[in-house]
Amino acid sequence: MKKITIAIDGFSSCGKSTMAKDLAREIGYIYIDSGAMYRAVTLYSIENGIFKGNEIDTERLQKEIGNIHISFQLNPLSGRPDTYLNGVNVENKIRSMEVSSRVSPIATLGFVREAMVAQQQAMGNSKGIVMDGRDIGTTVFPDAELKIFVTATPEIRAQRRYDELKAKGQEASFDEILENVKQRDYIDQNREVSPLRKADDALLLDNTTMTISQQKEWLQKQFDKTVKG
Ligand SMILES: Nc1ncnc2c1ncn2[C@@H]1O[C@H](COP(=O)(O)OP(=O)(O)O)[C@@H](O)[C@H]1O
Ligand SMILES: Nc1ccn([C@@H]2O[C@H](COP(=O)(O)OP(=O)(O)O)[C@@H](O)[C@H]2O)c(=O)n1
Repeated sequence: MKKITIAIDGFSSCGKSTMAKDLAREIGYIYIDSGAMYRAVTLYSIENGIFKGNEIDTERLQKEIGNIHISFQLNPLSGRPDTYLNGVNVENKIRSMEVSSRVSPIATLGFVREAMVAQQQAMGNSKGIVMDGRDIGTTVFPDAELKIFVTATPEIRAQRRYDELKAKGQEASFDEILENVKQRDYIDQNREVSPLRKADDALLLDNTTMTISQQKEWLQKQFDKTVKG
């Protein structure tokens, strides 16, 4: 069967990667978490003194962006890809609140987006890919055969992220997470370059009251419809 490109965009923490990963595994496609790439650039910036307080030394980051190599490798234990920054597994570090609170300003920078989009497009060259993020259906793969835009209430999204961090044994405050989710949504929707918005031809999914398995089933149906007509 001819392989297609699947773009899953939407608001922070609503379950995009969960459904994208599950579908990719089911149908034997490659899964790419584009948010992990912006998170890895953010971690690099934190670890290399590119943040001066809340200010970003954009001149230095621009000089160094070519030295930031991001890749993914399947973790045999979780069955899901882990993110590597310059050869080091940073999967846990990039999910911290520190990175979450600094990633959206990094993702507003045009030269960062240009570098990430070029890598994402190269990864999707031969189709058979499920990619999730904010601008996949609008900018990275505007010709994707299946586009989904996911949303849920901010409170539900914060609760999902809170539960996740707690389960991993990480310190978390629900109020802080809710604030972060709302702040990122605002920055992501209002930035100049590739702001978060639903592509005109994307299907809208509000999964506020859906379980993980219900949304998985819904997505599989959309895929079947797209490939089989
Ligand atoms: N429908 C759902 N109901 C409850 N929890 C969910 C649902 N979908 C995803 N989750 C959980 O919510 C958290 C955030 O999901 P994730 O896929 O990382 O979101 P996103 O990629 O949109 O940021 C994860 O811990 C995931 O297991
Ligand atoms: N394609 C993308 C993906 C993420 N991002 C940025 O990266 C941040 C982290 O993305 P993510 O997908 O890991 O976020 P969560 O929804 O998983 O919390 C987002 O809040 C955006 O600021 C982006 O600008 N474009």
